[in-house]
Amino acid sequence: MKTTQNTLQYMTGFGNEFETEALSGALPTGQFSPQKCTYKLYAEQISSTAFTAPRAKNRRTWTYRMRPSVVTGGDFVAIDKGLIRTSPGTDLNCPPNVLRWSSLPLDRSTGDFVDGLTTIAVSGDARAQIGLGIHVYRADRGMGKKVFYCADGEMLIVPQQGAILAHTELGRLHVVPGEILVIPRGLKFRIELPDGPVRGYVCENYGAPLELPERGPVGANGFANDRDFQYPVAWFEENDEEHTLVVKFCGELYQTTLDHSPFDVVAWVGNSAPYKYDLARYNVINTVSFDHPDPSIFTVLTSPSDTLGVANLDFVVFPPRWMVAENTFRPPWFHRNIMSEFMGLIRGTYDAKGKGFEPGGMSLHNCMTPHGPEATVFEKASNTELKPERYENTLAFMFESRYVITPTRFAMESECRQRDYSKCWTGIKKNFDGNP
Ligand SMILES: O=C(O)Cc1cc(O)ccc1O
Ligand SMILES: [Fe+2]
Repeated sequence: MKTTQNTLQYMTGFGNEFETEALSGALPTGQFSPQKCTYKLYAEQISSTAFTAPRAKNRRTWTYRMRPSVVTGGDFVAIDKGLIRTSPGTDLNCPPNVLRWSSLPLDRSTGDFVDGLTTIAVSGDARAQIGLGIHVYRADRGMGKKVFYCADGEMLIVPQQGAILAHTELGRLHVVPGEILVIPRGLKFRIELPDGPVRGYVCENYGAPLELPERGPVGANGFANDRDFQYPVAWFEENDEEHTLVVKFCGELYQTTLDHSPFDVVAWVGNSAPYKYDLARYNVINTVSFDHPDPSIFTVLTSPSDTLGVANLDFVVFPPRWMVAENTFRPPWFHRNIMSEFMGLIRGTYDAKGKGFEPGGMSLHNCMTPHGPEATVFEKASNTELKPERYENTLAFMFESRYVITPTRFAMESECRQRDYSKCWTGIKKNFDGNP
């Protein structure tokens, strides 16, 4: 049977302590590690935060599985990492220029999800668990008997084209453009393609796991609501054919064999698990009076750094919404920011830019690099009649980080880089003539 959006079950609530079993009685009652587990399973804990992390931040999951993960065909061997890059270790300086890319083409054989991973930019230091890697994924086939985990970070997957079906140790999730998928660091998964070739973005978060931002005076509801996050139910396959396990660790890819499928978790309990979220559920809170607020009002998820309020990664989304601000320049303003801003577009157009920022495309405005509305947008928005207006057909997002985001050599040399990007501002002339 084809697995579609409607055939899978989910549990809801961000970061809940979930309990799920695919065979009844597989979860121990009242303890995690009994002398003997039911169904002769093995207990294995996956810790996504330090054992001693504060309770509110602590994330771990207990799995009950046919074999513990340590059972493999032997040591890992290094394999070709293709276009995957990791911070530090980029051989490029980071220019203070505005940078933009057209979408990477889907018109060639891209392989599976791992084969097609192409790193566009990196920041921080994966070994220190600081910063992030930004990749585009392109795939034209499923992973079959290949399984992947990333020890360098949590993976935030933002589909732009085509549905993906993620089989993970903790269950299956079907994710379409407009939704996001987050896979905890180290969790094994494979991506299948139920409807053909796919493309999208990945933010590999080397830092603290993504969490919901505080709401402050907004109160108990709004922005991304906890109840809209969906987690898989336990699911397993009993398959003793050979599988390949590929691991990303310290920027390299390694591989070993397994004489079985690692998707053999019959039951699990815990709060660290893959989840998906439909960005259409984001409850936009914005001005009903005047001025354009800071884009932090659009933060879906945040990975905090050790400095309060200064994120390792903010995932920010610009969804369809009403614009009603009076006497206001409504698009994003001209600005310079200590935080570095990497943007992508899932569909439609973005209010600060015309055609050049296209679905599947990307832009990078680094620390203190000036940017803002292009000339034609400035002209139009400065002169338009300010009626309530609905922004339709738009879904842009931003990965924003306190750490400078360095483009890879591939990204800088790619034919997709729009070398004339800065020209979109050259039409902005001095209007000042001394008269008020
Ligand atoms: O640069 C951008 O387009 C992102 C952005 C959006 C916005 O509404 C305000 C500031 C900002 O950096
Ligand atoms: Fe910006």
